[in-house]
Amino acid sequence: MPRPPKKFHAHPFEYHQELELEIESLTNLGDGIARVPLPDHGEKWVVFVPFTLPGEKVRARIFRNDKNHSRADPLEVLEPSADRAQPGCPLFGECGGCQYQHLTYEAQLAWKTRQVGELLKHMAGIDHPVEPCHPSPRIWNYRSKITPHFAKPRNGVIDAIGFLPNARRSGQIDVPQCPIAMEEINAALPAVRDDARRRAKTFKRGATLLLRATEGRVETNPNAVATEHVGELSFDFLAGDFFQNNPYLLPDFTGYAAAEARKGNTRFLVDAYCGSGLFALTLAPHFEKVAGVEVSETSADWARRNAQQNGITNATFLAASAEAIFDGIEFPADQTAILIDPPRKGCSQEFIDQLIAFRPARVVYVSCNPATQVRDLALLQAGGFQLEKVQPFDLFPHTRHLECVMTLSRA
Ligand SMILES: C[S@@+](CC[C@H](N)C(=O)[O-])C[C@H]1O[C@@H](n2cnc3c(N)ncnc32)[C@H](O)[C@@H]1O
Repeated sequence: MPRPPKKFHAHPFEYHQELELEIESLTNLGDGIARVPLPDHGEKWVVFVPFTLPGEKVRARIFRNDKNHSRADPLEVLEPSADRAQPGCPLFGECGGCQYQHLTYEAQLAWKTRQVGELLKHMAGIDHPVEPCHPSPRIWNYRSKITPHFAKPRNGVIDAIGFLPNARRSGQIDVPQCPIAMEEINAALPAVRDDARRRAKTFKRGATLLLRATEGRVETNPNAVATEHVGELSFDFLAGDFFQNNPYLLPDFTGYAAAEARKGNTRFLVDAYCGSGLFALTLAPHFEKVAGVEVSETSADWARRNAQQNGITNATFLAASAEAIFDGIEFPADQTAILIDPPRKGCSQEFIDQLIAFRPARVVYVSCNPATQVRDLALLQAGGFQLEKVQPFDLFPHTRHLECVMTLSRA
């Protein structure tokens, strides 16, 4: 056995001890979970093994014991799952970007659906059906933006340019091509990487590069204007600013939000955390009036311009923190739907309190972080809303990331 690292805690397994494990389930991070009986331990001991699948028998090698679980590297799949797939990227397993390329796409969708249901149950005690995760029309070459980075050049030389490695390894993974990014991004990537290497001496520290696909070409300047088309509408925004980065799914995604927001014959829409106006403007034709609110002044400004360039006249935008929208809102609450699409940290307590006090007919809560979404959902339920429908969308195939739309109505 090799010498363990200095801080290795040798209980219950030795360093590099090999085990045959049966994988029962997956964690939210996509690691396989096995449970091992120990002689003097009441409950079974949990061992996490990345890149393994439920139902598989694997040989794995321990590299860490924590307080109530251990971690192991997979060595060999002895009995593969029927859901196992051939990864589409040679860097899969090393690169931290994707977690599920070894899982068939159908199984990825089923797992994401189940995961939302489990989060609802375990975090908020809510037993609610979850609609099957809506697939992405494209599962490769779908990402419209990537941001590879590199560490501080050493002696004027840049080492790896790419993404963070998976949790086990340290440093940076060199990513010459990324098969989940659009074709035009992969076509531009070699030249962008070469250019950074040529300018290595000008970087005093590490840096992040931007490749944003826009209308068939790639923009690398974060302050340049990028354009995206969603159905009939076109959206301009700064290349470095937020825009949903799987454009292939956006017509279905916004169409679903529109149908959910319109139920109960609502006539007015508030789009909170509206960015450059994606939901406000795609939903505007379904409503008499729409009001958006967005903390970034430049994004709110783009939302106004996007309304104008698409000939939409029933939408106004406020540049302020989301809760400010409730200050002078003139829409009758019982005919208003509020769509929320906050950043990963979810809504502020202030926003939730004011939303509850406003008593809108419906809430359509869109989120890329189901953990904070479920936390906020519990607050909304306590505030008199009831959960109607839970619909995940697979904006991020092959990755562990989850996008979910939860619809609530006044109880
Ligand atoms: C997940 S993005 C959604 C943007 C938009 N709905 C879309 O789909 O393009 C979240 C947005 O919330 C904005 N934001 C963050 N904190 C905010 C706050 N306190 N009030 C209003 N907007 C905020 C961010 O600038 C960002 O544009």
